[in-house]
Amino acid sequence: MTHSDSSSSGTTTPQGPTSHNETLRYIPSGSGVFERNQVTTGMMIRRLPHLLRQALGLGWRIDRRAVTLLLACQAAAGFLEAFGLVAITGVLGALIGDGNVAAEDIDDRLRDALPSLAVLAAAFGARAALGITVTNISTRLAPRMTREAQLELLRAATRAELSAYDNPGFSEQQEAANRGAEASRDLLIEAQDVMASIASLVAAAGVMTVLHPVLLPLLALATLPQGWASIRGVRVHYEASRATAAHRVASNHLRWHILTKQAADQIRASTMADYLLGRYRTIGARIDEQIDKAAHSEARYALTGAVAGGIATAGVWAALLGLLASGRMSLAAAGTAVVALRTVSTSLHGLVGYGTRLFRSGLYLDDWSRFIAAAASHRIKRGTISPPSPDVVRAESVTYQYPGADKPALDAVSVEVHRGEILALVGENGSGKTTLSRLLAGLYLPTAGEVTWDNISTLALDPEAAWAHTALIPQNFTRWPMTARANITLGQPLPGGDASVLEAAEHSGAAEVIAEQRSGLDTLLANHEFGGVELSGGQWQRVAIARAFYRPAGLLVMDEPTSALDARAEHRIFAGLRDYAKNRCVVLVTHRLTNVAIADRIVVLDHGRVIQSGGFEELRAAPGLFRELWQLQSDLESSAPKTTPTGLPQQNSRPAEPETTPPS
Ligand SMILES: Nc1ncnc2c1ncn2[C@@H]1O[C@H](COP(=O)(O)OP(=O)(O)OP(=O)(O)O)[C@@H](O)[C@H]1O
Repeated sequence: MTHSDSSSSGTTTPQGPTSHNETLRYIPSGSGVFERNQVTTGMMIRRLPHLLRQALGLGWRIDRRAVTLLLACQAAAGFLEAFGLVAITGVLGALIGDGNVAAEDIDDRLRDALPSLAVLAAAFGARAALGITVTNISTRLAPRMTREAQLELLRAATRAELSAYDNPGFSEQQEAANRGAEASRDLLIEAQDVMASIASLVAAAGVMTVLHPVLLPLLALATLPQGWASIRGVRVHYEASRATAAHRVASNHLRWHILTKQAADQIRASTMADYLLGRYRTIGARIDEQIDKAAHSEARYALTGAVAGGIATAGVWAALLGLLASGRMSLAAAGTAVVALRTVSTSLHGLVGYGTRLFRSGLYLDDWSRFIAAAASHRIKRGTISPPSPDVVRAESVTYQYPGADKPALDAVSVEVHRGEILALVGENGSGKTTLSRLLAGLYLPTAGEVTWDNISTLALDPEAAWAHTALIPQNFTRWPMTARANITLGQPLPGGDASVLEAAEHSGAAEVIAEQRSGLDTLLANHEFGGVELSGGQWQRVAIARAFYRPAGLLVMDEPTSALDARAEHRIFAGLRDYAKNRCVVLVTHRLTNVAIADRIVVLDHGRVIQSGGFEELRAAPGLFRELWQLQSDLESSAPKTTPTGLPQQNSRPAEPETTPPS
């Protein structure tokens, strides 16, 4: 079996034949972690102070006391480190003095060393206690930082205009920001590790300078090769990550499709498993190739660093011995220098390791900050007029072009719907019905022209206040993992209590579904793995319609509201709709033309323009798209038995699954 894409053999599109060999590949918007400038060593070092400030700043917003305590502990730990090293000189001086230690002197020397030993023990004990305190503070603070970052992300996303989601890269940025919010907890822990390394580095370096001024430059020389090698290794790692990022996103995307429950039946029935796994392996092989190259490169840097570092360390030891032999350093001071040397090299190692991790987390946090800024630029900024329930909703010469689209989805469209009326929008796929219904509901703002509620532009309305009068049943309604009650009230219960919830459910046909569930309105409607009850597509649609019936809204927008309903359920909805519309403006989008007979006015859209409008009988009689579509549907229905056993009109049931988006 060969694993080639279906599009690879040169297919024919409506635009003509194409020979593009297209494979699944991710096209980044240029805003992700790996699409930015090349990572350089200087850039990493320069960013370190900024990242420390950023981590502490985030913590500061949550708990100032904890951050102050954290900083105080770090400073004290550094001080105690230095103090301990000085005490080591005291201990060694008392124990070995000039190096001539006679057996009978041992007791005296031990006694002399006791005070310094006590100081040493106290210093290291106190340092350990500080370490425990620091861990305790950061363990408690870190998850709260993640939550705070996530909350800010949710706030920013929910306050952005709906059209923001149509902007290329917005969803991708949101995904990256999510990762960034997760990384904020690492940022604090890594920042505190970096601070601990800096504190002990400064302490040990200070002590070494006091012991002999030449030691510190020598030490710097010894540690530089290792540090250089580590940073180069990290850079290679980043470059590899960058090179494989697009493949990894594509691989995640494909994996999501293979694993999702919605595809499970089709993968089996279409025997696609081998083909899909083959595709997955092919993408994986591209990643492996890059990773192998990077791993060899990293190993070469590590080896060079280790050899150079070894030679340089030997030099430091030789210098130390030279100082000792020439009498320019006491034996006790040399002993302390050895300990300090060890401390410095461990701290430096820690600084490079934690510093690079901090740098990486910082890149992720940048994504978070970038999304917050992007969402803020899309923040809903409209007027403050709080409208009553509308008497008339009008679109006046409305044009709407989606961000990034090359032509408008709607072009100079004018329609209106009055309270007590049902306006039906019909037309072929992609003609602009959903777009227009969203504009009427004030979810989108027109690119040109105006949508008004009682002659006030939706731009001037307070959106929250306007949406309080809006009920929307979208094509892909959300199946909230909540109780049946919350799924109908949407968290905004009316004073009527359960009686009004059940009344709405009765009208939509959801009541009989709920009555069959284990706890009635209290039943959790969620996947089994979350302890809930799973409903069928049509049962869910009844619940979604109940939401709209429950909401005290003056404008109802129904976009293919009955696509998954059985004939009896659909009949019930349309039979009750006229009564429901008595006091509301209703906008109905549907392909089922038998259902639009109920409408007061029908508007036919074609490629974003209104090509016909009028009453049902009028449009059915006039030549045009409506009559053509009507005849096509009638032909289909006339080829089927005319009535169901219940005597209701025969309908084609087209179950609609809600759209779920794979994570990138
Ligand atoms: N998010 C989007 N970004 C860019 N273009 C879009 C977007 N959503 C829809 N469009 C385009 O706008 C046009 C109108 O789409 P719309 O969803 O309003 O059509 P529709 O009449 O409701 O279609 P259907 O009957 O298939 O539901 C289509 O050409 C579509 O490709």
